Amino acid sequence: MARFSPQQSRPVHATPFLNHSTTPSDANYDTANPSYIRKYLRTYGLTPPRSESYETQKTRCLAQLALKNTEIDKFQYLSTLRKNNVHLFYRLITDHLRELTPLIYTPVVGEACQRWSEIYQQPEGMYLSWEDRGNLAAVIANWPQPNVEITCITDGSRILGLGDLGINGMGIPIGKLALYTACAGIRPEATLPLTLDLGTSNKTLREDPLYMGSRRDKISAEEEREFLDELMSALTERWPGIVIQFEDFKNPFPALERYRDSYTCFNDDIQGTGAVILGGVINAVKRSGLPCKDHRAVFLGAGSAGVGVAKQIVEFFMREGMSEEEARNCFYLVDTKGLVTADRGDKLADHKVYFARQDNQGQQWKTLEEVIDHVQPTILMGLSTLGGVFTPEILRKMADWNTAPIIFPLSNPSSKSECDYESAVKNTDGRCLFASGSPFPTMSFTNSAGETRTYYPGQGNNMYVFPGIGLGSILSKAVRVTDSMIYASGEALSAALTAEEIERGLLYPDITRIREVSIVVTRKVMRAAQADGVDRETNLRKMSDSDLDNYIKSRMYDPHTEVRSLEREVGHLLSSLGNLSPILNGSPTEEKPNGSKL
Ligand SMILES: NC(=O)C1=CN([C@@H]2O[C@H](COP(=O)(O)OP(=O)(O)OC[C@H]3O[C@@H](n4cnc5c(N)ncnc54)[C@H](O)[C@@H]3O)[C@@H](O)[C@H]2O)C=CC1
Ligand SMILES: CC(=O)C(=O)O
Ligand SMILES: [Mg+2]
Repeated sequence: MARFSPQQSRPVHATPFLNHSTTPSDANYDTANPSYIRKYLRTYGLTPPRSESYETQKTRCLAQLALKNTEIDKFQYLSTLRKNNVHLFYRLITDHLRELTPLIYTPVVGEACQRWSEIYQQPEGMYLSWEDRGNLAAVIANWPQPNVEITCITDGSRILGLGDLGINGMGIPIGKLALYTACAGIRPEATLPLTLDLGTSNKTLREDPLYMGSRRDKISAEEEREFLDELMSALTERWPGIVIQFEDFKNPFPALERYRDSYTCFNDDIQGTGAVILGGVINAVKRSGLPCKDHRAVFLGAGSAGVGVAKQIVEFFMREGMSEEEARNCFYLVDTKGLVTADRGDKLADHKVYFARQDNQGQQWKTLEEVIDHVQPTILMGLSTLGGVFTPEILRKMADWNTAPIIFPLSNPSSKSECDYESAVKNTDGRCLFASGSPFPTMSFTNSAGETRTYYPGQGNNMYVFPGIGLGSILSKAVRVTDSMIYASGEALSAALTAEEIERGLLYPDITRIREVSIVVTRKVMRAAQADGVDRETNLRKMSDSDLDNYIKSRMYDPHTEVRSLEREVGHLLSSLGNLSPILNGSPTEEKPNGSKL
């Protein structure tokens, strides 16, 4: 197979070891680089003369972003920024997580995926086709970054709640990995977005002249297994310690079962979602005032996320003293055919069998309304892809039955959310304990007692845990991702709330604190790996928690210190060569971080 290197089409970097870019981003052209760095990199003269402070760069970027009229324009702007100046991109994202995360992740990434083949501009990840089978290792060898630590793989067959988008799903691995970097400091060049082109069941896409994937129907489950077997082995052959995250597969259970004991892998939709909702539910149950045994949970959606979440909460209830049978009996899962029961008459998919009700005495409940009237739940979860299905009437019933109803419409993007925050607050008189998959704005509301206050929605999105699961697995060099590591991530998240956040009624930490929360999640994941004996970095076992936190922090990429560390790196190199003077002859137009001249 011909070897193709995307780098060949770009200016050659003077010093490959200083190439901190994620393919194919050009950090070497950062306008913050002082002139001696530019001279060293031989980029001097290729960017405008002034060496800028971050404040200046940020002002320009935010002004340019404000000029964009649509969310897709903003998404495109940020993608281009990441390509042109990866460190600046991450400086902006980490400083403006609340405002910018929705533009690079849910909800805007949903529209970007729907229109991927229309808005495509540049390579940002790897595409592997069914036709490449037998040669996957050779194609993977083309990835220009030598030290990949983590990959996020999708086959695009269930992108958020938007259905099968084929290779247009690439926005998801790119967006998720951007959050690994922004939220947990995994170096950008150590991430590999990977999209499998295994056909699509989406006829409209197959007939779209702009669609950039194969125009074949989806391959069979058996063919997919054959392909994934080769892929897993090719990935680990090139990068033996790689952490592999599966994302947005239509039926991800078989792959998880097949690979979980032999590779360092996890499924974000089953396990990451399970853990993040566990974190929110632990806090919501505490806040509800009811013991676990008195909760009844109706789940609309019995797919990967629904079952993944329900299983984590069963585990929580058991750790709180219930038997497995008692815990499982608190759950009522609903799919397209109604309440999942053992005698419903259809063949249940394997992953639903565990939750199939046996106590229905032949009776079946076909609709969500029927099920909730029957169960009168304390907890209502939406993982169904059905926007708006938690109607005002259903929400009012939840408020009638409960002092503090737990209502989590978790489907993404926002258009698929089972209800919005405003509706949940208004129809429960402000009493709901709420989290949604995509962000909603805070709101002011006056309840029936005449009290006006600000209400803060929670964002129950796996973005709160997958960065820490990934970083914890990388740093502990875990051979597997165990159930305890997953549970630990959710439990750590629940404990990460500050007193002030609890006071504000939050179920999840403020998103602006996500990097510090990721350190704690990472530590707990590493401790669980150590307890399970799956860590290969065994010298970390001896460290105290605070030393381990410091170690984790020291290993996290910080885009704000990148230019400084580059300066140090080049400074050391040049002083050891003894030829600093000609190169350190800086330009007179340099600007220090505070704006003063150098
Ligand atoms: N908040 C978060 O962090 C996450 C949210 N999700 C969201 O959860 C949703 C579901 O994801 P998966 O479980 O992976 O998908 P899935 O396709 O495995 O499951 C969807 C489930 O919804 C049910 N469903 C669909 N239409 C229905 C209808 N008309 N009536 C009743 N049930 C219906 C299906 O029967 C199935 O059980 C997606 O929108 C996804 O974006 C998924 C992962 C993480
Ligand atoms: C957040 C996520 O993983 C999903 O909606 O699929
Ligand atoms: Mg997902």
